[in-house]
Amino acid sequence: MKSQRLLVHYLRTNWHYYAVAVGCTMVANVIQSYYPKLIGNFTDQLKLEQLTRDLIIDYSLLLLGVGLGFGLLAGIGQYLIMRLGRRFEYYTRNRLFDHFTTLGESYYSKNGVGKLLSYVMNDVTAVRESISAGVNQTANATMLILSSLVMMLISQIPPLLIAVCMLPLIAIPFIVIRIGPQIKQRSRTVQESLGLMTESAEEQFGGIRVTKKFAVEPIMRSRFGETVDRIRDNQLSLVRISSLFQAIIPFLGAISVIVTLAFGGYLAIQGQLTIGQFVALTLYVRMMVGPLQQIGNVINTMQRSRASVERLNNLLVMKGEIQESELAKAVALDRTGIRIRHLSFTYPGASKETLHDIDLDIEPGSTIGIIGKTGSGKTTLVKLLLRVYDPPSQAILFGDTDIREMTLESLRNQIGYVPQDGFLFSTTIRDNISFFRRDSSMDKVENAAKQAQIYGSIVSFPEKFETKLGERGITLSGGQRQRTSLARGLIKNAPILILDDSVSAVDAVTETSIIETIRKERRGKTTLLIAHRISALKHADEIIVLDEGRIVQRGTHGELLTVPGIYRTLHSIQEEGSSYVEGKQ
Ligand SMILES: Nc1ncnc2c1ncn2[C@@H]1O[C@H](COP(=O)(O)OP(=O)(O)OP(=O)(O)O)[C@@H](O)[C@H]1O
Repeated sequence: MKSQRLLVHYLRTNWHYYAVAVGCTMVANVIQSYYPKLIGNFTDQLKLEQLTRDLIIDYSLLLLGVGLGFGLLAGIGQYLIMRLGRRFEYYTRNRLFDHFTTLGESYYSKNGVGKLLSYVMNDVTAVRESISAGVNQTANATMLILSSLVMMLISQIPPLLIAVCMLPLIAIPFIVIRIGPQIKQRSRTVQESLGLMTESAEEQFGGIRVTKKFAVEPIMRSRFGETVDRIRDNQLSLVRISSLFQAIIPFLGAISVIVTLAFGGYLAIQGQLTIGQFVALTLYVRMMVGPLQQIGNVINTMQRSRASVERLNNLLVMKGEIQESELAKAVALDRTGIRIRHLSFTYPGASKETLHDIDLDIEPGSTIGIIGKTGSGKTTLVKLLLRVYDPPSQAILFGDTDIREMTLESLRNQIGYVPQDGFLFSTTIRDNISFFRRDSSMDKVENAAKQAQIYGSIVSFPEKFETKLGERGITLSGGQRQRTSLARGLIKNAPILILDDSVSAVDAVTETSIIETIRKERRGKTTLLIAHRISALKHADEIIVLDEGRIVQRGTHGELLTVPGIYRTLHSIQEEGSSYVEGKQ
């Protein structure tokens, strides 16, 4: 894969802006290269006592013209190039964000938030710096060096003298070739360790409440300290090699000036070089140290950003694992049953099967309860019904249509899903509840809140539905958060509703009331209730019991109580618990 794809595309689509910018920079440098020649001519005329008042004014005006011309054009060129760099940043960040939305759950389960942030922040910035500095300084340096060489020849400075003075500078490309790859490698290590640190910081901030409750701050500090130490070591290693690189180039520049003074001074004494030519040559050699250093810098930043470009390109070609078939069709789910046939599933990269040979018919309008120990595969089944992962072909059918032949939009738009840990955004409660239906009227929002039994709590807040939630809804209790997320699922009023342990954090009385409301409101619509508590699903038309990825029992609540098995055991444990509580009251 070509690592330059992202850059090439951007440079190609903006080539005319770059052409103007580079054009301005180049002309500016041609003008600039005229300056030593002018000083040289001035020196000669001074030496020959040919200077007049008018000539001094002419030279001053010419120098002013050189200064203004260079300043103006170089300024415009630099502005355009920097602006293009910033636009690249904006364009790439948007593109990355769009791309992130196409990637599936398995990508996110393998890559932490810190790593994703590092792409969006560090890598994009590194590439932007390299193209801004790269284009600007390359145009600057090459043009200044070329036009200086031409001007020296026009000024009739002996070519041999020019060649000898330039000799020490020729070593620069070799040094760059030798040190460049090492800089690249060390820079990649730094970027990776920065990614790890951001990831670690994100996790630590996310879990800070747990850390504090368990008083394990020293452990967390030492864990974070390790990532910071790694960054310091990697950065110091990069700084060492970069500093060596940055020091050698000016040193070679200084040697050049010494050679110029020695050889040029000797020729001047011999009368083969005028004082003006000597002055101009010294100025040209001094003038070329800067551009040569710039070339070094450019190569340095290019080396550093190459790893970032590679990472961004690799990310941008990555495809989400769920791809819609070209022949995918929209299917209305309101009167459609779901058929699950011999469904077995293994997570990508996992060695063990999570679901084994699941067979289930869900009639339209029915309520199905799913119960089972933690890790038995309940959520996995739901993920497959939402096609977060691809089930095998013909294993899940909506009516007669294989889930893999449906458009993702028609599938996901018609299923309301309320996960156990419903993430709430840092916005108002109203926006959170109407998340899937942005245009929902206030009545609908309030109604959903009432169904989820959260209305009373919301109106007790001073700003009611306009109450802003902090990150992950920290102003709400666990149960309130869960019910807000439930309201968000209920407002969709979807043909199929899946509640994945969505009332686990509420008390038994509220749970009963929520379930009762849902039963009433969803009459005639399909509902899947996943729960650990039998009380939440005992009214279901059919209850299935999952154990280690298999359906081990199925039937109504009454039927399941008549046979020995997990369900009856769970029932007796939970009933005992509740009768013990009742007995205590
Ligand atoms: N992304 C994943 N990659 C690999 N294995 C996974 C992944 N997600 C879940 N699993 C595994 O699949 C099994 C079933 O998990 P699942 O979340 O479906 O259980 P569950 O019945 O919903 O549990 P709980 O009641 O605790 O929510 C578990 O062993 C879990 O470790």
